[in-house]
Amino acid sequence: MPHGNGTFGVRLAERMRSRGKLCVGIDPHPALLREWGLTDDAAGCERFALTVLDAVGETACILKPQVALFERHGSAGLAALERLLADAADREVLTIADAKRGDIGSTMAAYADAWLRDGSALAADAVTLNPYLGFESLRPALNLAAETGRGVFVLALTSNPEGADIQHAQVRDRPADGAPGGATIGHAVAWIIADAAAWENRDAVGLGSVGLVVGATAGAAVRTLGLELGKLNGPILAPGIGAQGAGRAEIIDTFGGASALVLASASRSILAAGPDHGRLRAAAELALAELGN
Ligand SMILES: O=c1ccn([C@@H]2O[C@H](COP(=O)(O)O)[C@@H](O)[C@H]2O)c(=O)[nH]1
Repeated sequence: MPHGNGTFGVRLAERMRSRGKLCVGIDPHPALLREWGLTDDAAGCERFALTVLDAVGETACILKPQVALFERHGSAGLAALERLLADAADREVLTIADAKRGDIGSTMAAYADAWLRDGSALAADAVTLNPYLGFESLRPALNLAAETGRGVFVLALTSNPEGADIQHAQVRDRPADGAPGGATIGHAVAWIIADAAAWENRDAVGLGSVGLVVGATAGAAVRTLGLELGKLNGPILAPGIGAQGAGRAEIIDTFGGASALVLASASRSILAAGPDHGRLRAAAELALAELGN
């Protein structure tokens, strides 16, 4: 089991209340490793990740290691990520593995096993998922997360400008009774993803464990596409803070009344303050204060 009692949503909501709503990304980019005086290899990534954990593990609401930046070092990189996840769990620091997994159902079950199964070396408190093989293709991960008290964050409106090509497209939709798989014309792809995630949280007691990823840079698209984020009853992971240009004004503009559900996520803008622990912590505290979170 992940540490702590109850569902991921309930544990996360408690952290959001007690610590504020900042997610700090652990992205060991080659340039940052160099600036920190570390080698661009698995050992460098591990030192980098454990430094972030030491420095801001008790300040941030949750940490989000970027899996790709560990994976580029092969099995040794993934072993470094495993040690970070284990250390974080020992210290009761919540983690989201930013792996953006998505595949046909039978393969999805294997990804779910890796990131969400009790006893898996890569298990995190939550994982990011890519629904663009169809929301229902994520079912094995949705089921296993529910079984093991973990969470998922499903990509809806990503923070990169290219995402609009697919996510803003208008397609067929589910019927009015809410059951998936219908054929009524007229909503954007991102709306359908957001609606399906809200459906997953329909019976949640407290905050649901099926979250969405909506970039803090999404701005007016949330309104134009009619996303009803206030109805999600789950957390919204909002990357795009700092290095991608978003701040408090963009969070308010993008999320409006749903801002209470938003976990603002920043990586490079905080990591640039390292490797000094005090400066990293101060950067996280400043981000929290600037976001009014
Ligand atoms: O829509 C998305 C989804 C995920 N990300 C990830 O968040 C961080 C952002 O890093 P910064 O340094 O704060 O820009 C990175 O790991 C992305 O892969 C995102 O940016 N947008």
